[in-house]
Amino acid sequence: MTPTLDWLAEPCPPIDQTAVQHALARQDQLTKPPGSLGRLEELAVRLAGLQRTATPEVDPVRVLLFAADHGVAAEGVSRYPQDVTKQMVRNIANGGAGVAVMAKAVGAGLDIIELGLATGSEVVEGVRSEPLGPGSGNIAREPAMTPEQLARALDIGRDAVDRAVDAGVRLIIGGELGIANTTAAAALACALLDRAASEVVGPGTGLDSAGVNRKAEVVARALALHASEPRDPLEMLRRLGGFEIAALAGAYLRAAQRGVAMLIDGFIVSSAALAAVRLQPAARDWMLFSHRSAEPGHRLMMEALEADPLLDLGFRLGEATGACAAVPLLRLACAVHRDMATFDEAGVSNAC
Ligand SMILES: Cc1cc2ncn([C@H]3O[C@H](COP(=O)(O)O)[C@@H](O)[C@H]3O)c2cc1C
Ligand SMILES: O=C(O)c1cccnc1
Repeated sequence: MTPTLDWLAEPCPPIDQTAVQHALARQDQLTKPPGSLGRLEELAVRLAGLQRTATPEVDPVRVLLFAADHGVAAEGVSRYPQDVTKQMVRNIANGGAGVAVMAKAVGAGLDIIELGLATGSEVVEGVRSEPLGPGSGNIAREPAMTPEQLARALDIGRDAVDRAVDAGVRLIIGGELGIANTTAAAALACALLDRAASEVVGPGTGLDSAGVNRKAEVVARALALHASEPRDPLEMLRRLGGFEIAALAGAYLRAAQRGVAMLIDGFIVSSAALAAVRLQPAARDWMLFSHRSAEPGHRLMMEALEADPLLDLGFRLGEATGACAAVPLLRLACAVHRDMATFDEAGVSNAC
């Protein structure tokens, strides 16, 4: 039976403006010239509003990493072979992948959810396997997903967030893995933003300029094949996305519905965040953005989401590594907000 999509319409709670006003007032009483801790101050105020509290906290943090293969890999759009997806799932579970090392280093939990691999799923300790097929369809020739697969993928994302929030998680991070998923993400972003393939497609794992041109042609073919009227974000996600991208869209929407802050990583997950915001604009309030991806099309997605990511470190790995790198900044923001002395408490003279 196809799961119902009714839950997608459940409302997202608003930010607590009273908590925002109190947090702003406290920031101005702390022993520093107002605004001198810049975006750390903004982060604390934002988290206070999201968490409806005077003392926001980000811990526990959990990374939800969704992995899946993509049929469009057959078009030669990645520098790496498709087998890498499965090999990297093992590497993440074994603690050797970038996200595994970084999540551990910053004290974030890591849930690995596999939604379908080209050579079949396998039992790997520490990996939750929920295969929807051997990967999504080749978007240059067919839709990425059937309606049933889309609904299941959205539900898998929702359920991962529900498990995390029920366990007390205060900050949700989405991560992805899937060879060729920068092609799917670019195609989805083009459709959602009404942009041409050449404006959004980039090198991904490291294509040369001839490779980027070929990839843009593949995306242009996919866009021509799947042009949909009316412009429905769910249908764009089904036709042009992928299992892990749809799960991420479901996860982001659910985090907003549950009133939990999320930290958005790089290029691929941003296409899912954009889809979630197109489904429910109020979901945007619950999103923080970790870093600017070196993948050129990321900039257009950030502009559309009115996002100004915290870091710009030349990252282009995905997996949630950029978001892990930003976690200590969020912790610092909360520590400063909670623990700095006020002018009164410290006996320091405020401005004349
Ligand atoms: C070893 C390795 C580890 C990765 N970890 C994330 N990605 C990233 O690169 C892939 C997308 O790029 P493209 O569309 O060019 O294939 C995804 O797996 C993404 O998570 C990786 C890629 C590789 C090769
Ligand atoms: O920014 C990302 O998420 C990204 C960019 C290139 C390849 N994989 C991931």
